[in-house]
Amino acid sequence: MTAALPDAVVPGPVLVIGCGLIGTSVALGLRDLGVQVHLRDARPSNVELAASLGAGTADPVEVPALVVVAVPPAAVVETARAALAEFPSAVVTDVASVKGSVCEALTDPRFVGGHPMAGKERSGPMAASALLFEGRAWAVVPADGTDLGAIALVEQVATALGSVVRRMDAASHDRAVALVSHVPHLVSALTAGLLTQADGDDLALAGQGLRDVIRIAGSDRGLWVDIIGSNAGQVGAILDDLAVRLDDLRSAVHRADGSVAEHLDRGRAGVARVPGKHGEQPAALASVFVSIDDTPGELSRLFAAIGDAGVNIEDMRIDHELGRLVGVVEVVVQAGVAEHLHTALTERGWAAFR
Ligand SMILES: NC(=O)C1=CN([C@@H]2O[C@H](COP(=O)(O)OP(=O)(O)OC[C@H]3O[C@@H](n4cnc5c(N)ncnc54)[C@H](O)[C@@H]3O)[C@@H](O)[C@H]2O)C=CC1
Ligand SMILES: O=C(O)C(=O)Cc1ccc(O)cc1
Repeated sequence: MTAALPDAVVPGPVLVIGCGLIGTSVALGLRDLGVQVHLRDARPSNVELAASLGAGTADPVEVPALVVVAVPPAAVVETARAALAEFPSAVVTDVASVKGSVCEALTDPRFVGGHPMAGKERSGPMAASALLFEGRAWAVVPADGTDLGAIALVEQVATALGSVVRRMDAASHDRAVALVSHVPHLVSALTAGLLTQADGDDLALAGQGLRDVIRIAGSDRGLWVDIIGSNAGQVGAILDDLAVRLDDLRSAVHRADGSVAEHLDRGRAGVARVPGKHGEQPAALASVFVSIDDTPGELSRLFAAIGDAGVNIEDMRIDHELGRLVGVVEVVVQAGVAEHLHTALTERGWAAFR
């Protein structure tokens, strides 16, 4: 039996083509909003998996209001073009990480380029989540001749999925994502690549800082070869700049005269410029660290204690100590309540420290 869905806040039916991480996440989010969703994928097993997760139906759709093309970047133009022809009244949008080549090739007024700035280092429907887009930017990239109703529908869907819409042109988008996504990805991969030379014992010292830097390096190789290849001009220009800075940093380290501080200061200034969720300036946050036994139920006890203390968790990370059944939970909270949380947890018997 299918659970009753709430009244839809966006018109359907919606056809999602490409039931991987992003397509299935869009589908799950739309289903939660009561939208009728149909699924299609070159791999029937991915449609089956997505449907079994509750993302929609594999049944064919006759007249979709919207088609969301969520296939790898290299397949977007062909897939969107075919969808525009097959469904002559539908708005068609995509989610590809690079927009220049896509928007140049697809000049139909019913096509609106899109790119949710949310994802994971895992691919496929099993990694999908209805909440993936919550609080994330969603770039909407119309062209001069794009139908205004089509733009409004795509922005309505992105907003309904919890995203904050950023309307921009394709060139600005590709320049921006080269800086905030594509080059950081390559730097993460380079850093992670260094670890292949490491002695196993050295890696036993790895902590959360390393994991933060290398997480995205675990992403799908094929997808990223595609993304970097599609945005090679913008990515290459930033790498040229980075190469000069790396050379300068290298000299500073060899001189050991303290001038490495200039690079560290510039890094701190860059961190401070990144907005928080919903595009606000970053709130002043602080961490409280709590040592926990790595046993079932321990985390939920900790969350309950934080709730009892009346504190909202902004973010959290768990750092397991290798070879020991304990872990350290970093609880990130508004700076103004960190001391209160520290005291409250200590009073309740937790090993908390700042
Ligand atoms: N992975 C991420 O974190 C993000 C990815 N994107 C973009 O989303 C799109 C999809 O990426 P993911 O969901 O991560 O990939 P994925 O590998 O999880 O899913 C892609 C799906 O498309 C299917 N597919 C491939 N070629 C097809 C074709 N010609 N027709 C129909 N289905 C086809 C595959 O079978 C697979 O199910 C890409 O364009 C990517 O640039 C956007 C934001 C974040
Ligand atoms: O995993 C993460 O944190 C990401 O930032 C994922 C991501 C990958 C590709 C995109 O085009 C947008 C976002």
